[in-house]
Amino acid sequence: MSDSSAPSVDDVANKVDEGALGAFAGGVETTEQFPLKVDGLRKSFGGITAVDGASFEVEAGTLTGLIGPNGAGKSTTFNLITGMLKPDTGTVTFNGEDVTGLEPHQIANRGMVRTFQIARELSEMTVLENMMLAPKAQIGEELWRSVVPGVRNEVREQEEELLERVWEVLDFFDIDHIAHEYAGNLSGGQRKLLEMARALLTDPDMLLLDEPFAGVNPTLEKKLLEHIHELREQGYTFLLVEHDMDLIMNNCEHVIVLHQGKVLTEGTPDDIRSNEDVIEAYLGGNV
Ligand SMILES: Nc1ncnc2c1ncn2[C@@H]1O[C@H](COP(=O)(O)OP(=O)(O)OP(=O)(O)O)[C@@H](O)[C@H]1O
Repeated sequence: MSDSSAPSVDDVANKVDEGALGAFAGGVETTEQFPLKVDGLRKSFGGITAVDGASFEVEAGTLTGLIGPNGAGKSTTFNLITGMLKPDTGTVTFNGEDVTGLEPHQIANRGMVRTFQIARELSEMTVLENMMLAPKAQIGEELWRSVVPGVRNEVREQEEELLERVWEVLDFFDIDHIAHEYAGNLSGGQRKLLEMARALLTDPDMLLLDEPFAGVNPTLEKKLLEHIHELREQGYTFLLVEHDMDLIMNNCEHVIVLHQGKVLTEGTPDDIRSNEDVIEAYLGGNV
């Protein structure tokens, strides 16, 4: 007897196609001027309020920086936006849809992904293997488990397409020559490129980068920045947390400053540089 709730061959093929295998560099489909809207986000851990009513919007096709002194709530905000943590109150809207409280893979499946450090177990796999696993990790296992024997051929076809796309992305990031290297043997900078390549493979509209330049040598940093700018020009939207202030000021067109879990101010790098409240927040926050 057939189960009417089971996904059909077409459902599976379409889902795989939408979620994991969209055309690389085929343009970004965002129609919203501000694809990410964060409204009144609040999160406490015991007696500590890490995020205290933060509200901001990120404009499509921009490289927006999220800065703030140590403990300002940047990482917690990232975790709330990407579903790693659930907010106590407040909402996260992505491309016009309320995504508050969704699981990370559900959010990734809607086009907003963050980079992840390569986990220890993945260090024992090659760059190529890491890439082949990326969509599965980002969009969720259930999609792949839902594949029934009747659609095996289509899955094989999809995997071939995925492999083709993997090589395209590896080539874009200039890491195709190390495809068969173990991820654990890569330099800090090469790992960062791989992390971004993995995120890009899911064909997102928006990427959230947490300290993408930490431990990266100046040559690779320059390369990584060039890739980010190139993708931004293609229409991708970036939200970036980075401690290196010069890097933020020289590369982001918009900067949001968090302080004590709230948005202290936002504006162009020039606005932020000359803002007295920002200077005071940083001096008081021992950065
Ligand atoms: N899981 C947790 N349990 C308890 N307190 C936490 C937790 N996560 C964050 N905090 C606290 O919340 C506050 C904000 O932390 P968060 O890491 O979000 O700030 P940050 O701006 O990313 O800081 P940094 O620049 O130092 O990385 C800090 O006081 C931190 O100690």
